[in-house]
Amino acid sequence: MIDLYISNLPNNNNNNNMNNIESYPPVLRHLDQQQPPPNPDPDYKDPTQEDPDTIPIIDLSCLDHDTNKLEEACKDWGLFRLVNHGVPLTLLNELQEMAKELFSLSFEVKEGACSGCPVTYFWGTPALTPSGRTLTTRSPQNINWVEGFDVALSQLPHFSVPQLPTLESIRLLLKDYENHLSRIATTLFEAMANNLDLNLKPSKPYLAENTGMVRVYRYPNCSDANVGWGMEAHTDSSVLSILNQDDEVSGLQVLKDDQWLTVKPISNTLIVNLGDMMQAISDDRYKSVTHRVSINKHKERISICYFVFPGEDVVIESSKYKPFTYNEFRAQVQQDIKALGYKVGLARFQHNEDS
Ligand SMILES: O=C(O)CCC(=O)C(=O)O
Ligand SMILES: [Fe+2]
Repeated sequence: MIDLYISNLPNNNNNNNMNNIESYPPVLRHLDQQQPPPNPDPDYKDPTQEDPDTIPIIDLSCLDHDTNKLEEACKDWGLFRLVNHGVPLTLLNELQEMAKELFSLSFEVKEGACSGCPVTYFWGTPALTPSGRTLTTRSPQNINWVEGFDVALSQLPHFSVPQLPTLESIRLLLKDYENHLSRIATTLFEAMANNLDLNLKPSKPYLAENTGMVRVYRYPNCSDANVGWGMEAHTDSSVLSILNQDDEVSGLQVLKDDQWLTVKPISNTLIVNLGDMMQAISDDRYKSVTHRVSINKHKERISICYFVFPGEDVVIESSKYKPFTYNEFRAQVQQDIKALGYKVGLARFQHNEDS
């Protein structure tokens, strides 16, 4: 068998090359990445661009008129494409560009830069251990083919990273981004709560803006189908997740009526996912959508995902689930992933669950 997983390779590429092998975490290094990209054509078009796009589209600027559309998207899909969201296109693009620059730094620089600051660098699996430390015990076949940075947005004003100017630039962009994304999340959540006739008390922040976090991902390209997934099939634990995905490279797939559909990259649109907390808050009327990320053969993919959660100790009450807090949910997810290797999720809190 060919040993596909290599480390300590000489650096044949310059630092501007996105395929710079030294920028990858050793567990994600693959012989492929030493080769010139197989498709250097600047006019390369992602094949999924030809597919029809069936994902529901919600216009944030006329949400009041579109309540039925929003309701259907939340019930039938648990995911929609958001247009007229009010985030400047320049900001979306700048974040993508900065993220590319950040990931192209060497693995050691990225790993070292985050020690002692509230940004976490991870690779392989964001769910199990944000630091990626336990990955050596997992075989290459069951790691997620991804690296990323975790940023707790409430911490943005309290740190700076002058030793890594690219991270510092992203930090500044994220301050601006946070304002837009929390505005969008609040507007959407209020419209959903309205549709669901939830009589929310202000003392119960089911969507707590100060819990917002951003994950910036890079999914390396790889032509070897055996490496698995960029991210395995999962549901998000959040109330809402809002994704700014790469304009050119597809990867996100959503499960709809037992079929996997690709969520096409379309410039200036955001993808909104409903997470487990939204499903519980809605008493299962809305759906926490199952999704996954495939690995592109030719090009690596960047995505920037914003997540927002309930206040940690807010009790979520519904007829379908035992009362629980987000803190309890998160602890249970971590425990299941460690013990079983996967997330059980909301089923753990169903009334008929024995534990
Ligand atoms: O990168 C993506 O397209 C999706 C990421 C995702 O599903 C997640 O972070 O939970
Ligand atoms: Fe997700």
